[in-house]
This record gives sequence, C-alpha cells and structure tokens, in this order.
Amino acid sequence: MESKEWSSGVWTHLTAVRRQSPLVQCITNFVSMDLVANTLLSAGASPAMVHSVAEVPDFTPHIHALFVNVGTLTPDWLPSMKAAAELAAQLGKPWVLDPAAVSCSGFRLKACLELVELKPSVIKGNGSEIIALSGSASQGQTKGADSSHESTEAIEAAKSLALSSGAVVAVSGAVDIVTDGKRVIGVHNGTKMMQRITATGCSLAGLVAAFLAVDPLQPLEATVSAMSVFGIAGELGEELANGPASLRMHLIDSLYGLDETTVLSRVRITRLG
Ligand SMILES: Nc1ncnc2c1ncn2[C@@H]1O[C@H](COP(=O)(O)OP(=O)(O)O)[C@@H](O)[C@H]1O
Ligand SMILES: Cc1ncsc1CCOP(=O)(O)O
Ligand SMILES: [Mg+2]
Repeated sequence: MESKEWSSGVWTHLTAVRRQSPLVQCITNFVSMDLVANTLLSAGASPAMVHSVAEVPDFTPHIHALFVNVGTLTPDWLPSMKAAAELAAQLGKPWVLDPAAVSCSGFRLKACLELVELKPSVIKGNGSEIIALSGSASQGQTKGADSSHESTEAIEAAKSLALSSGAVVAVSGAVDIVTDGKRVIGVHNGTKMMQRITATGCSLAGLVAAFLAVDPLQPLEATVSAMSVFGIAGELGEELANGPASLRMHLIDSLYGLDETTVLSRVRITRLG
C-alpha cells in the first residue's frame, strides 16, 4: 500500500478527531505540557493535564485516551502514571507511552519497563529511546531527550519491542517508523527543523493518543495517520517560519487549518517491510 491508498485514511482520521473531539488525559513532562495541549486543541481534540493520583479514579473512566510521558519523571509521579495506565487498560481505553529520555537513569528505565507491562496500545519514542527500551542498547549510550540514532537504525528494536509488548511501536525521526512487529510502515512527512523545537516528539505522541481514541481497533493505522498529519503541519509551518520559534506557532496554525486537498496531496507513507 502506498501514499495514495493511505491518504484517504489519514483524512478520515483527522475529520473523526475534529468531529468527536476526544478527551485525552495527559500525564506529561513540565517542558511539554503547553505544546502538547495546544497541539491536541488545534487538531480538534480535548486535552486535560490531570496528573494527580488522587484524581485518577474519578477522571480516567471518562477519558477517550491516555497519554503518559516520563520526560521529567520523579518518584511521586510514577504512581499516577501506573494507576491511570492500569485503569485505562482495564476499561479498554487506548493509551500511549512516550519513554522520553529512558536511558538517562536506571530509575527511569525500570519505570518504563513497568509501564510497558501495563499494556500500552502504542509506544512512541525516538530511535535511541526505542533501542534502549527494547534492551538493544549498550549501557551509557544516551544524550538525554534527543536521539543519537536515526529512526531507521531502530527498526529491528521496534519490531522486537512490538512483539514482546503487544504494542504498536512508533519511532520518530527523519522517517517515522510504525510497526506492529510484522508490518513496518514509513511516514516520510515532517521537516528537520521540528527537532529544534522542544516537545515536538511529546506532542506527536499526544496526537497519536487522540487518533487512537477515534480508531482504537486499528492502532497501527491511527498512529500512521497522526504521524503523517503532524509531519504535514510541520512542512506547511516551515514555509511560513523564520526559525524554530515561529515554526512552533505556524505548526499549530497549519494543523488547525489542514484541509482535504492539502492532506491528500501531501501524505507520504510507504511500506518498508
Ligand atoms: N530529520 C527530520 N526530517 C523530518 N522530520 C523530522 C526529522 N527529525 C524529526 N522530525 C519530526 O519531528 C517530530 C519530532 O520527532 P523527534 O525529533 O524524533 O522526537 P523527539 O523530540 O521525541 O526526539 C516528528 O514529527 C518527526 O517526524
Ligand atoms: C528537554 C526535555 N527534558 C526532559 S523532557 C524534555 C522535553 C523532550 O521533548 P521531546 O522528546 O518532544 O523533544
Ligand atoms: Mg521525545
């Protein structure tokens, strides 16, 4: 299946998000809260940064999807993440794990491995994060939140993590990779300057949660669509931007304004395996 066959699905997913405005609970890092919320709002979803463990029993049953990102993890936050993930999984609600900077400490790696046990629908990381989480990295290979690997170097790690966890695994980068362990799809939308804005990876993962909410039975397709839409918004944003700060603004505006003709002509998705 090539871009033409994927593109109508991408547009259908985006219109479903706009129509249904899914409620997405986000337990994300301090750096990303603003951009994640604005990304979700501009796509038509409804974000809620509800992170206290005390609120999980009341709030999580009402959400349509959950997004968990460990970018600024501390021991106090882990119980909220686990409680929300456990409840979401129990109630059949999709949830996304972003193992941001997973290899920066043993504490964070152990926490992420425990979260993987709670059955995320999708794990979205950059190349280095997916390699580390799958157990393929040698110790000490980390630059923190930024990747020191190309996404394509993480394909085997992503497949193996997908098979061992049951999650769809998405690797962001120059080519976004999405795999369920059998199929491997490449999303070629996006622009290099998106790496120069903090929290674009987190926002992408949050957007994946919104797309899963409207198509929970097809997590691979929903993830591919979210990645393509976010990439297209970045491409359009770059045409208007002078640098990363204005790209951040134009990316959000472009995501908000995406129309059918633009989506259908810009989607670049290929099967890689
Ligand atoms: N070299 C690149 N070319 C095109 N798009 C890119 C490139 N690098 C990253 N992106 C895009 O930037 C967004 C954030 O990805 P990434 O930088 O990998 O995340 P993270 O911030 O988690 O490391 C994604 O939409 C991805 O497709
Ligand atoms: C800089 C930083 N430090 C801890 S979390 C974070 C944000 C990372 O965001 P992203 O993974 O989207 O680049
Ligand atoms: Mg990231």
